[in-house]
Amino acid sequence: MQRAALAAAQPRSYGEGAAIVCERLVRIFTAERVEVQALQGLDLVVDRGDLVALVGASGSGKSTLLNVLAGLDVPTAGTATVDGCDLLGMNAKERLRYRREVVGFVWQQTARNLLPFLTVSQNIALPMQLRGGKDARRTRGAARRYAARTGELLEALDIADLAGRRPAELSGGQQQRAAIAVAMANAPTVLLADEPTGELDSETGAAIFEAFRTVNRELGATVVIVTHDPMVAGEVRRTVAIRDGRTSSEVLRRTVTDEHGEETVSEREYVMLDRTGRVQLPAKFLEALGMEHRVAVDLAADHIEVRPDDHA
Ligand SMILES: Nc1ncnc2c1ncn2[C@@H]1O[C@H](COP(=O)(O)OP(=O)(O)OP(=O)(O)O)[C@@H](O)[C@H]1O
Repeated sequence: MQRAALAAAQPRSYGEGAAIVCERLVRIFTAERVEVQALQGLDLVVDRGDLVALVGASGSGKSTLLNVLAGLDVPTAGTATVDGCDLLGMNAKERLRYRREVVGFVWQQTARNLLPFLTVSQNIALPMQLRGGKDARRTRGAARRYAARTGELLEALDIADLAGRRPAELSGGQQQRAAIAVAMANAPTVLLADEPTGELDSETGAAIFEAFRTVNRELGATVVIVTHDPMVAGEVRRTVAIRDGRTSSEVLRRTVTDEHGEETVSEREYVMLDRTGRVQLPAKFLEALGMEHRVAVDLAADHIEVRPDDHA
């Protein structure tokens, strides 16, 4: 009993139970004997069922992070866990299973998402067949299960009428819907997308974003979307900004309904406090007040004030 009481008194460990937990993640690339630190001690927790946009300037480390989360690249140091799988400790077999069953991905280029010689429904069934292996491919029960899941995904993504077409016979938006269905075939816990609306016009982009929302809401996937698209970033509950290989700030949005049933979205900006107490203030705030180098800090009763350097 004493042990139970002690365990109950323990604080919840960092990111416990979350879908994605990255702690002090480092990825160093060496190209022509020059070292590039693409991730420099990145911390990130994404809760189960969340829909998150990752934003940041070109070269800030977004794709590097996504490749690590997709199990395609291994970080140099730190810890990264997705649905309880330790991304630094997996062997080749575990990594393959991880990529087939735990994560799904949608890339910007269609060629990376869909096989050109297969129809949409064949593309969706393929990940299930690969997962099931040779034996499952021969059984009728498995074929029926795959067909049922394919039908469910075609419906959810509103592409049932395109089931028999090949990728070249689809528009960009239809290709991305099909890509989302393929990524969701094996019901992964986490769906990752790298600039999925990058090659689409804004109206089609908005519809694709709606498809991600459907997948998040109806199929229960945790969704992480890397995007430059301010429209996408503005529509999710949580936007995480990456700067210089670290998570630097977050915007959380909440829909508030007033007494007349009128809905408004309230936004709040947060900065990440690391374990040594460092914060990175938003560049636009610093520019607005002309703050650089040294700033004055004061402790108030319930907050900390940061002001321009007032020392004469
Ligand atoms: N394989 C690699 N070898 C060497 N350097 C790399 C490699 N991959 C990425 N980098 C470097 O790591 C840094 C982060 O790159 P990354 O592609 O993650 O940025 P990004 O935020 O996704 O950029 P973008 O928005 O332009 O796609 C960059 O300086 C990049 O040049």
